[in-house]
Amino acid sequence: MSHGWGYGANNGPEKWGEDFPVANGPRQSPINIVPKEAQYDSTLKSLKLKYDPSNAKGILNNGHSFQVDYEDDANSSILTGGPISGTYRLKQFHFHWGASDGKGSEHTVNGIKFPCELHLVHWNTKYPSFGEAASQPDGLAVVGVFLKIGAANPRLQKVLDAFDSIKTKGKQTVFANFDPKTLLPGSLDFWTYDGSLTTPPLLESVSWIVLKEPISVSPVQMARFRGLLFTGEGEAPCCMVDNYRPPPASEGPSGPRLLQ
Ligand SMILES: O=C(O)Cc1ccc(OCc2ccccc2)cc1
Ligand SMILES: [Zn+2]
Repeated sequence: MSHGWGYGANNGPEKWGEDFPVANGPRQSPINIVPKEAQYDSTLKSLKLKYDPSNAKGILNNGHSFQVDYEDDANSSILTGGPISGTYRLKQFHFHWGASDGKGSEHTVNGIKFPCELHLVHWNTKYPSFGEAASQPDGLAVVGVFLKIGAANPRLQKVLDAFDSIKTKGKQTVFANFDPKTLLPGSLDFWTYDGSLTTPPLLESVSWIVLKEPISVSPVQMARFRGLLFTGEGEAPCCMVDNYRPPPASEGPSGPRLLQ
């Protein structure tokens, strides 16, 4: 895959293994979550998220998704508890979504796809930086939140309103004073398993924490996600849609343990 990875027929998830052999590794994400197969683990703690809205820096179209980046030089926006030990710092959050409301999430539940999935990416402060942590088996913790079609979600408005400024690949703009906690559902109940990045380099360094309760998004709001472009200014426009890696066709006999 000489050209960069993406989500198209020639550079999409089926081709990633050519440049990133770990794509066929033992703890790849996403997975299909089968709630009745999840084992309850009473040793798991409740999730604790403490975010400082002033850590928000900017919003960027990176050509694969858009991400909101956070200041991570102090323990001011952190994740603790749940399945992890120690303190993980928020680095960024981003989304994955489909070309239509029937697909878009990366994790599925009983084979069901949601139209969109939010990922809040945190790194383990026992390592000196995100880049260092990203190559360690306990380096990252990503909180996944499903978005389900329903009423318009006012908490998404500030993100949506920034889209006109980041329509094309490489564009970014200031994004200040945003508390990602406002994007979380009422319940922090979760499923958790050890997995990987869902985009290249597909590193097997992620403790996944997928919240059971979705948040809402309206069809009109989803249409605005689909107005972003994979392509840069001046290139033939290609809508940013279907930027999700599907779970493997079928779970092996020893599917990952899902807890709680
Ligand atoms: O999709 C997800 O949430 C997993 C994921 C999390 C972080 C992420 O950061 C990009 C990146 C990570 C490590 C090295 C280079 C680039 C890439 C993917
Ligand atoms: Zn993601």
